[in-house]
Amino acid sequence: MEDTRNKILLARYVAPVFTPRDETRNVNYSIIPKYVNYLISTGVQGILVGGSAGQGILQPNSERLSVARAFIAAADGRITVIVHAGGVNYEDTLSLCRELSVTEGVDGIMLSSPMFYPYYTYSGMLEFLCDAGKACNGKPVLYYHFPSLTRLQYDVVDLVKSLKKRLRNFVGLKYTANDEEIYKRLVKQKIKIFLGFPSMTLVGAQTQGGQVSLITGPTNFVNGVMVRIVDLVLEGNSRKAKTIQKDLDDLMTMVVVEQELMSAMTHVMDFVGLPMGPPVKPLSDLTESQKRIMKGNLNKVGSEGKYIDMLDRYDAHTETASIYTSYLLIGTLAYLFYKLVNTKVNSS
Ligand SMILES: CC(=O)N[C@@H]([C@@H](O)[C@H](O)[C@H](O)CO)[C@@H](O)CC(=O)C(=O)O
Repeated sequence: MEDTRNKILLARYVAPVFTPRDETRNVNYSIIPKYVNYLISTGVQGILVGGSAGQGILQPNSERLSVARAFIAAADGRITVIVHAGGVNYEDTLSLCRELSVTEGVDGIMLSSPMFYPYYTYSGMLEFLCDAGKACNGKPVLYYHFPSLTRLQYDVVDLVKSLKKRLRNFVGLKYTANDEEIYKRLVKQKIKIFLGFPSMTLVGAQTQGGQVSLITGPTNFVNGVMVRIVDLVLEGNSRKAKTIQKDLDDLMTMVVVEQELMSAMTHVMDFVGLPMGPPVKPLSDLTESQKRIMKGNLNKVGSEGKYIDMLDRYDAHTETASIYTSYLLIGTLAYLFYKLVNTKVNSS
């Protein structure tokens, strides 16, 4: 547990990965290795599989597991892997937690409050989270706080205090909200905090300095920009950091252009060079006219140039080059082995 706990504590830029799909909405497993390599090339230090960007709650457990396994294989120990196990059904959630707890390569498990019925009591929710947390069998657990989706009204600082007391493997939370006061109270709890909204990057860097950690949808396509905002704050250039934060906020407003966030964000990945396909049903894909609006918006100009140029890009050449490098290495080793065997045969 200590090992994986440290991996979670150290990961600061974590991408909540999309679940890539083909045109028929089946999972597109073949793109996952390239996707993970691309994320690593942008400075991402971890991934969250099956979060809201990954649409885990809308997937059956079997698919959640197979997608998690594919990302774990692609990550190959190079980055931290957190898997979201939160769901609406108690038994399904616990069974997913149990499976993930014995899956090699899972560094942490994220749990959310069940949605749809916002009527259960605070203690009912706490019970649910503690049971699920225990089913993780000692694997580090993070809580996913996202009040605008769950519609649950409770004091998250109180919840954290209770989880700290009752769950030995609780390490922190993903704070997907923008109340700065609550965030600062959470910081005092000395737990791992991942900020979930990109608009909190600047405040996060100003509050936690080099400890600020993010899991935001756009980490998938503008991680470079977020790293830059944090670095500017660390260098003492908060003024410039503020300008770049505004560009990031404007980019997000334009990208989301009156449409469903999920389909809009996955469509941005087309401009990165890694198409993620349509979202899972019942989420709908963008219409052609929405796609045109997004393209037009991305070509507008921010403080340093076109918004489209803020996006991280997938470099297919690097990928091809590394495949060639591997072939070259295998070829060289095979040749050396052949020479060695030949020399031995000739000298005997
Ligand atoms: C619904 C959603 O995707 N929310 C994003 C936000 O970062 C979101 O992309 C952003 O606030 C949009 O501006 C993250 O909280 C997602 C996330 O971390 C996850 O997939 O679990």
